[in-house]
Amino acid sequence: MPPGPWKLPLIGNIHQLVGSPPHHRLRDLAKKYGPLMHLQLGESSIIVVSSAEIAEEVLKTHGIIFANRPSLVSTKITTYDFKNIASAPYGNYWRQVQKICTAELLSTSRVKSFRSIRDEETSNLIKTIYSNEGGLPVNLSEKIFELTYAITARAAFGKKCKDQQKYISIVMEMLLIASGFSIGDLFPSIGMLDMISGMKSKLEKLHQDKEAAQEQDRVLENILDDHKERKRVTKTGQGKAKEDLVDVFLRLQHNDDLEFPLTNSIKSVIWFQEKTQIVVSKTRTIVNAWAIARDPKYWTEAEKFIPERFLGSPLNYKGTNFTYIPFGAGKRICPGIRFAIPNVELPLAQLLYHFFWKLPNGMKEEDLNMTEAFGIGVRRKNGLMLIPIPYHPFLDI
Ligand code: HEM
Repeated sequence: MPPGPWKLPLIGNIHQLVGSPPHHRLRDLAKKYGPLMHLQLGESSIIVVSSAEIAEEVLKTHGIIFANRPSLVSTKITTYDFKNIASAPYGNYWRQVQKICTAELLSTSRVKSFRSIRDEETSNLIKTIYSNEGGLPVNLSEKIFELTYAITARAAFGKKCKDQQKYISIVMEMLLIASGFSIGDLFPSIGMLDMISGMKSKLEKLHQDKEAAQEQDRVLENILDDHKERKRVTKTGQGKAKEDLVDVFLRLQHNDDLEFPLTNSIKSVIWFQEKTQIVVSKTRTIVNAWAIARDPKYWTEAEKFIPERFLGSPLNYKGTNFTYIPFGAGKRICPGIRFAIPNVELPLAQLLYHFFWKLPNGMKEEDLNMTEAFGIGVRRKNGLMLIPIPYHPFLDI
């Protein structure tokens, strides 16, 4: 095993992860123990990769060996038993679902076809911000989350579902809970610990419990029912509708040619989730892409926001430069890159074109609270509150 900090009986190195978010602690430990480090977190043996060179070895050179995902308690419950792309074991089922989603949602031509959705939703956002009365601060994080949801839902489900707010709040809660560092995941043989930590019961509440739990399932059922109803109406000649991702899955459900029946996977697949951990046998491997992207060994003024550093640079985010892998790399690289990029570029350009953004209450940039919330992905703990000052107040959007 690679080097790592001294381990306590039973808990191993868990105590060394307490205090700051795990990706920070893992970076600090790697500074001491090296870019290939071993940790024992309860019963889980974990290898942490913190350099671009070793990340390349793991994700590219030996990519097939490292292409599996850990069977986490948190993921098993929320993904209908590992049925979505992000959590499915590497193999034919994963390949099949990945192929359908790429063809129907994530390919270049499909992404181009969603242009009017992107334009419309972004322009709605700009209009809402223009109508912001009295120069009050806007919660930009919230607005961007809603916009991303709206574009994705319309592209994948044909329209925003009627349970939009519920869907967003369940996703937010999931992102917080399912970080992959639950006690239950670290001590898989001691089921009781899940209950003590509250993790499993919290997740089961969301997934099975009578009140909150069935919400996720109900929201997804509603989406499926809407589609079945639309199909019925179309069949009886009362309209014509273009197929979206959900329609395609429903149609393929009865396709005997498929190697894996899709009966139980539709809900899981449309419940998008991501994980950045991979697994080899019983040892989990974590590539700390966050630490690599801030390593002064690869970056000048590593912690500074200098977007110009990318101007004229051959560096890209597509998984070939291992110093910068925001979408991962190798076999399990994010298949949503082509879908995601225009959803970032268009709103960002519009928000900067239409408004000058001011911090509220005379705050200075250095006063901004940059505390991170740890979850499935890293993001701000508190929403970014900014005052929009229109550049073109009389513009007709
Ligand atoms: C800026 C936006 C996004 C970022 C930064 C991002 C980042 C990531 C990362 C880091 C991974 C894990 C890769 C790995 O394990 O090596 C991932 C996986 C994944 N992403 Fe994204 N993603 C984004 C948007 C999207 C979108 C819009 C979709 C779909 C609509 C999507 C679908 C997925 C799926 C299905 C996986 C799992 C792939 C697999 O396990 O085979 N992502 N993403």
